[in-house]
Amino acid sequence: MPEHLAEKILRFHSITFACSNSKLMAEYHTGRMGFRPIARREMNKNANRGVRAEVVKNGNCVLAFIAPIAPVDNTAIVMSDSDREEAERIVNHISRHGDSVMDVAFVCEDVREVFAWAVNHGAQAILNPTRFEDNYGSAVIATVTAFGHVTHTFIEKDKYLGAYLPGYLPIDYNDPINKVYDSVPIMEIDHVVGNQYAGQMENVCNLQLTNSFSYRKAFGFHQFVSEDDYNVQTEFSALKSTVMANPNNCVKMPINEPAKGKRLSQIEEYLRYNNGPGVQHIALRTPNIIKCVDEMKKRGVEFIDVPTEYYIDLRERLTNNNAPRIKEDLAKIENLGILVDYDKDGYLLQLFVKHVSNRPTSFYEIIQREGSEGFGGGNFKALFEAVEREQLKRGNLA
Ligand SMILES: O=C(O)C(=O)Cc1ccc(O)cc1
Ligand SMILES: [Fe+2]
Repeated sequence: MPEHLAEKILRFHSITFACSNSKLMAEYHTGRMGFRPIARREMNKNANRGVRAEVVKNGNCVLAFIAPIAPVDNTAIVMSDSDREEAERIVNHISRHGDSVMDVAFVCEDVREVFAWAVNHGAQAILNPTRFEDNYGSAVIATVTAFGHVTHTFIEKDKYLGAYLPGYLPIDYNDPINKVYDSVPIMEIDHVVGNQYAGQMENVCNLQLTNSFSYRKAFGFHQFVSEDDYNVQTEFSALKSTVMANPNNCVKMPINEPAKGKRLSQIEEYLRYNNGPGVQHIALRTPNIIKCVDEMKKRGVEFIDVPTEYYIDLRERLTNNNAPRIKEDLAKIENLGILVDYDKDGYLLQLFVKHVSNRPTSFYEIIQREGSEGFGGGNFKALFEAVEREQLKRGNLA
C-alpha cells in the first residue's frame, strides 16, 4: 500500500470478540476489569434478529462482545438473510475457536480507497464499504480478512455522534460494581499480537506474493524495530516475533510463530487449542500500572505469578550504569508482581493476566510505558518460565 494511503489507517477503534454469551463477557470486563458498558444491540421486532452485542469502554479502549441469539438453522425463527449470515459467521467462529477475538477495527479516513487497495493486494472482502445510519449519524464500514479467521474492519465515523456504531443504542447505566470499587485506569489499546503457524510469520508480515495477506502489502504497515536484540532474547521462549506498525505507529501488531525449543512452544500450544492462528494477547496501556493492577486484583483478576528471584535479579539489573531511575516504589512493584524492563529510551512496566476464556489461548497484558517503546524482551526468561509452569500443570509441556 502506498504511504499516502497507509496514512489513512489512523489508530485502533475497537476489538470484537465472538462469544456464546455476550452479557456475561461484558459483565466480566465491567466487574473485574473496570470497563463501563456504553452501547448494545438487542433483538428488535424489525431487525437485528440474529445477534446480541454489548460494548464496554475504559479510557479510549473499546471492546465489543457479540453472540448468536438463536439456532441459525431453525427456520421457525424469523430473521433476514443478512441477520442469519451475521449470526452464522459468529457461530462458525465460536465452534472453530471458542470465545475469542474475531475482529480488530481501525479508525480510518477514506475507507473505500483503503479497502479497495487491501482487497486488490491479498485481503479478502467480508463486508464491502457500506454506509450505516441511525439517529446519531452515519459511518462507513468495511471488513477484510487478515490471518486465520481474524478480520480487520475499517471505520470512518467522523460524522457519527453515537456511543459506538450505527445500530447500537447508548447505555446510560453503570454497573453497580463500579461504585463499590475504585476505577481501573486504562488509556488505550497499546498493541495486539497475532500467533501464526510455524514458518508463516514472515508471510503475514511482508510477503509480496499475490493471493495472500500481509500487513506490509495489504495495509502498508512497516516493521517496527523496538530493541536491537529482540530476537536474541527469544532463545528461552521458543517463539519468533516481528512487530508491524502503521505509519504513525499508533497501531502496533507483533506477529509470532513457534520456534523449535527443547519443549512444546507456548505458541504451538495456542495453535492447537485455538485450532489455528489468532490473537494471542491484547495489551492495554495504563498511565499508572500500580493502581491498575492493584484495583484489578481487588476485583479478582488473576495475573501470572513471577518468582521472588525475579526481584533479586531486577534490583541487580537496576544497578547497571545504563539503567534508568524507576519513579515507582520497587516494594509496591514487587508486591503486585509487576515486571520491569528498560532500554536506551526508558523503561516499561508490564504484567500478564491469566487466560480469561476456558482455553489456554488468548490473554491480556497491562503495560505502562515510561520512554521505552519495547515489548519486554528483558522479561522473556522469567516470563516464559512462568508460562511454562502453567503449561506443565496443563500437561502441555511435552
Ligand atoms: O511481544 C509482546 O508483545 C509480549 O508482550 C511478549 C510476550 C510473548 C509471549 C507471552 O506469553 C507473553 C509476552
Ligand atoms: Fe505484549
